[in-house]
This record gives sequence, C-alpha cells and structure tokens, in this order.
Amino acid sequence: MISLEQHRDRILSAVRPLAPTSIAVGESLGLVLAESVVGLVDLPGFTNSAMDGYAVVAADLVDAAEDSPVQLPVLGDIPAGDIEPHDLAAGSCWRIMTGAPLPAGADAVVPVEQTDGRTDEVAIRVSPHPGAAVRNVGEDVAAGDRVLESGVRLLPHHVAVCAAAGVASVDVIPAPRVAVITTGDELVPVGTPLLHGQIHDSNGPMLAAAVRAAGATCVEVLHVGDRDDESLADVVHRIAAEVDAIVTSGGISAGAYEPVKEAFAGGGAVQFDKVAMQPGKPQGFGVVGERGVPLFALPGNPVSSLVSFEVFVVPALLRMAGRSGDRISVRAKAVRGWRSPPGRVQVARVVLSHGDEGWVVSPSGGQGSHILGGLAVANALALVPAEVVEVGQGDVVEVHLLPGEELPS
Ligand SMILES: Nc1nc2c(c(=O)[nH]1)N[C@H]1C(S)=C(S)[C@@H](COP(=O)(O)OP(=O)(O)OC[C@H]3O[C@@H](n4cnc5c(N)ncnc54)[C@H](O)[C@@H]3O)O[C@H]1N2
Ligand code: MOO
Repeated sequence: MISLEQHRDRILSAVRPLAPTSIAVGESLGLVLAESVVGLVDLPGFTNSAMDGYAVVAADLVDAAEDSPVQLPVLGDIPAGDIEPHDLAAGSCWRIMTGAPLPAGADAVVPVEQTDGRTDEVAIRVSPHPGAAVRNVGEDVAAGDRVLESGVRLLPHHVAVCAAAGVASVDVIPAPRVAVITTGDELVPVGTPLLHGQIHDSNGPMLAAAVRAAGATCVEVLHVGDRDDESLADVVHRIAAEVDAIVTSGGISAGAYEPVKEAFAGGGAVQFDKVAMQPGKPQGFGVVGERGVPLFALPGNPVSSLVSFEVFVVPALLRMAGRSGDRISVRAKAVRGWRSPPGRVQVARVVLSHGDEGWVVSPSGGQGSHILGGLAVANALALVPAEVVEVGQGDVVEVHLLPGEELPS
C-alpha cells in the first residue's frame, strides 16, 4: 500500500506544462499566458470626450455661471466614430458625444446637463477647467507598454486590455485535451433501456464534466467493452497520438475481468497500486504512447472515480495547463461526527456551509463508493488523516470543494 501523497507525487513528477501555442484572444479565457503581452496601440488612441456635451475652449467660459450663461455658436456634431478631422475656433463649440475625438483647439468638454442642450447656439452655465471631461491620448496605456505579465491566467478583464490594445492573439499554455474511456460490459449509455444486470454508464458523463470543470477540454468519451473489435490497448495507443491525457474508469481491481489492468499487464507503462485512501484504493498511472501521454486509471465505483479525479487528476491537469495548482481548501468544524477507516485517508463526502461559528461540515448521506444520491447532495470532500478513526462532533477537518463547486455563502 502506498500513501495518497506518494501516488500524487509520482503523478506530478511525470507531468509537465504543455507546449505554448498562439490563440485568438477571444478564445483565451482561463488559459495561462506563456509570454507577456505588449500593447500595440495607445489607449486612448486619440484624445476624446468623456461625456456627451460640448467641446469648448475653457478660456471662452471663464465668466459662465448658473445665473449668467455664456452663449456659443455650435459648429456641428461630432458623434463617436466620426473619423473626419475638425477644428474648433475660439468663441464657438462642437456638440460632441462620449468617445468622439476632440476637435483640434478644444481643451474641455461641458456635459449636456450643464447647458440648454441646443444645437445651433448653446447656453453654457459652467466654467470648466482646461482638461475637464477630456481623455488624453495614451494616458491609460502607451503603445509598447507591457500590459500583462507571463503567467497570468486570462480572465475577462485581461481579455479586455489585450483586445483594446490591438493584441489579436496571445501565446498561452493550451487547455489539456483529455479522452475519457469507460470499461465494463455491464454499462449501457444513458437513454438506453436497461436489461437485468446492466447499468447506465454514469462515469463517462461525470468524468467528462469533471474534465471541463477543471478547465480542460474533453475531446472524446469512449466505452470499450470486452467484446469490442478494437482492444483497449489499441484504443489507448490510437488516441494517445491525439490527446494530452487519458482517463479510464473501472477494470483495475482484483477480479477476473479487469480490462485496464490486463491491457497493461507486464508492460510496465502503467503501474497499478493500492493507495491508502477510501474511497479510491485501486489506482493506476503511467505514461503511454510515443508522446508520453499520462494515463490515469481510476477505479470504477462512481464515488471512487470522482474522488480519485479530484485528488489525482485535477492537480495534474492544472500543472499541464501551467496553473499553480492551489486549490480552495478550508478548515471546517464537524457538526456531526462520523467514523473513518484505520490506516487510510478518508475522503468523506460532506456538505460544507457557513454558519455563525464559521465553516461547518456534516457527512452527506451514505459513504459507500456506489452511493450517488449522497454524492449529489455533497458539495465538498473532507480529508481525514489515516491515523484518525473517528471524527468527533466539533473536530476540525480539512475540506476541498468538489470539482466545479463554489464556496457557499
Ligand atoms: N476482491 C476485491 N474486490 C474489490 C476490491 C478489492 O480490493 N478486492 N476493491 C474494491 C474497490 S475499493 C473498488 S473502488 C472497486 C474498483 O473496481 P474496478 O476499478 O475494477 O471497477 P469495476 O470492477 O469495473 O467497477 C466497480 C463498480 O463500479 C461500477 N462501474 C464501473 N464503471 C462504471 C461506469 N462507467 N458508470 C457507472 N458505474 C460504473 C461497476 O458496475 C461496479 O459496480 O473494486 C472493489 N472490489
Ligand atoms: O476504494 Mo474503493 O474506491 O473503496 O470503493
């Protein structure tokens, strides 16, 4: 038996960040920058108005006040998007909209609310400072400025500065492309009527969703049965040429029909271990194919499969995507106690909530490896150390969110 940490360390030492690639900035959400980003244009690109109003020469309005408005002739309109050059002679003004280029000679904008709003000659009731409501060229970002550092994970606000600064594509570490393979002759796709002895394949859709929740791309979900024409080893060999990681479910424990174990028996590419955890005792991991693609052989019991995904596959996918791998983890007080197996880290399904005393957890229903109803109402996993055989009421446990879950309010 090896420890959870030993198995995870072996996995993490075998996976590397993927080779960077260039991607359209609009497709970059969640990916990590492999190169810093330099703006290609000034922001703003031209001096423009911050308000809908009138572009003026501030000196023309020094005497303007609420009870003594100054009248100025309006030379015309400058809407946003107007690309004609305009000049402003002293003693006149242009009606101008937010984002429109300031006419040459203007040095301030008076918001329409501080005027009578007319379009031929306007009465202005305030005396603006030079520069009022004016956004100057380059005051935000100058062309050539570094706007984002390498290593930043691109979120909407990062996408905005890239696009505004004229950067159409960015160099990123791509999202890992993952294939999921389920095994077991008892499985039929959901939507198919069940014969006695058959069950719906729930790990396929669950693991595909878990891949996506981890920010990776699930490129295919396959089922390989014992009687299929193409053997599991051949399927793995074929898809290892196309994907960055393979996740299999089932077929790795001690029985007579263990297709994943048998596919790699003797070859040594995938090593099978008993890990001191519950659920998730049987585990396999190795690198396969000419490109050295990591293969995670997860147990078939649905809860074991998801727990194994969270504990072993998610950290590996994050590392492959160049992400730090830091997970949201909180310490929470048990409001109800439960038992834990001796000598194995228990990964208990729990409901995490926030009460008057801070974070609290209670076990979510039955803890068997096949209990999907209890899994569905859980939002987190509590990691109970191997030496603990009972979590008492009031004890504090370390809790991780289930894939895709958010911290409850
Ligand atoms: N004699 C022993 N038997 C078992 C041991 C053991 O140590 N000695 N370990 C148990 C543990 S712990 C686990 S976990 C399971 C793991 O078994 P496998 O990984 O080989 O998985 P299977 O036998 O294929 O399936 C187990 C269970 O899960 C159901 N299953 C499988 N795939 C799916 C799927 N895609 N969707 C839904 N459900 C699935 C399958 O029908 C079985 O009920 O082994 C124990 N046995
Ligand atoms: O470890 Mo199995 O994963 O207990 O059900």
